[in-house]
Amino acid sequence: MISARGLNLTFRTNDGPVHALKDVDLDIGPGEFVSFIGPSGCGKTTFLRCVAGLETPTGGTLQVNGMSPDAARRARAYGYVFQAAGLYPWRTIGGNIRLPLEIMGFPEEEKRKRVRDTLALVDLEGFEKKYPWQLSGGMQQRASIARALSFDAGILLMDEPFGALDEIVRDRLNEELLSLWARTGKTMLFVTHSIPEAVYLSTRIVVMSPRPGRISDVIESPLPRERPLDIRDSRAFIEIAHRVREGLRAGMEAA
Ligand SMILES: Nc1ncnc2c1ncn2[C@@H]1O[C@H](COP(=O)(O)OP(=O)(O)OP(=O)(O)O)[C@@H](O)[C@H]1O
Repeated sequence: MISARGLNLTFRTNDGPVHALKDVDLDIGPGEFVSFIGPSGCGKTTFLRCVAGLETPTGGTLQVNGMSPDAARRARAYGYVFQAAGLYPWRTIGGNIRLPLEIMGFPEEEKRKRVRDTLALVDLEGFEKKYPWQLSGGMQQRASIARALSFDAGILLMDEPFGALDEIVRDRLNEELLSLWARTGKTMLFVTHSIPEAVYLSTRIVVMSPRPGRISDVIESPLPRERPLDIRDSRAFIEIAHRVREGLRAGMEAA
């Protein structure tokens, strides 16, 4: 579904070139849940933005659904959840979630149903008519997830969507995201700074090293797809978390 070969991206800045991605090779199959973890500035967001066709790599090749990222973007192959919620302040929460559906021309009844369903999914029933400023930061972020889910793209790109939420809400959303993924079979690319979150959610964890961002380890999760939260106490979980931590440390030392 996503295939990167020798991907490089160097930004030209006034202070000289910034080598954000270096020789990234990665294949992601349909229905995988892949997390990206690494120190700040290692290129996780840049990789997601390349997949989304929002940045142009300076070397290598990248295919999304067998197309160029730009063609995939125009075909609305993905929903994107940013670090900041990015809701339009002049639209209600429901209006924000409706926006992509309006642009894509969904029938009225379908729009209403999808807004209702996605609001329920992120536990924001009853907030449809509120404005973003009337919601907490965490609730705004949940609304932005609902917006990305509403049009049912096959790929969901999530850039630290739960980073700003308190731990209890985050646990709940992690569980809901897994259940959503199990039900829909979407392909998930998920950036996080949290080792437990990466291990809990992923079928595969991509560990990245500091700039220039390279892949330093790719860990296949042996955990079953059905994951109650207390799986985090299991030996298998702790072992994977340990390997991620080691990968992060090795990357830092090599840099
Ligand atoms: N448009 C740009 N112009 C110049 N440099 C950029 C641009 N976008 C990103 N960078 C630089 O590229 C590097 C990678 O940035 P990126 O945001 O991908 O890192 P990240 O791993 O997502 O970081 P974080 O975990 O802090 O979100 C950083 O050094 C950043 O400053």
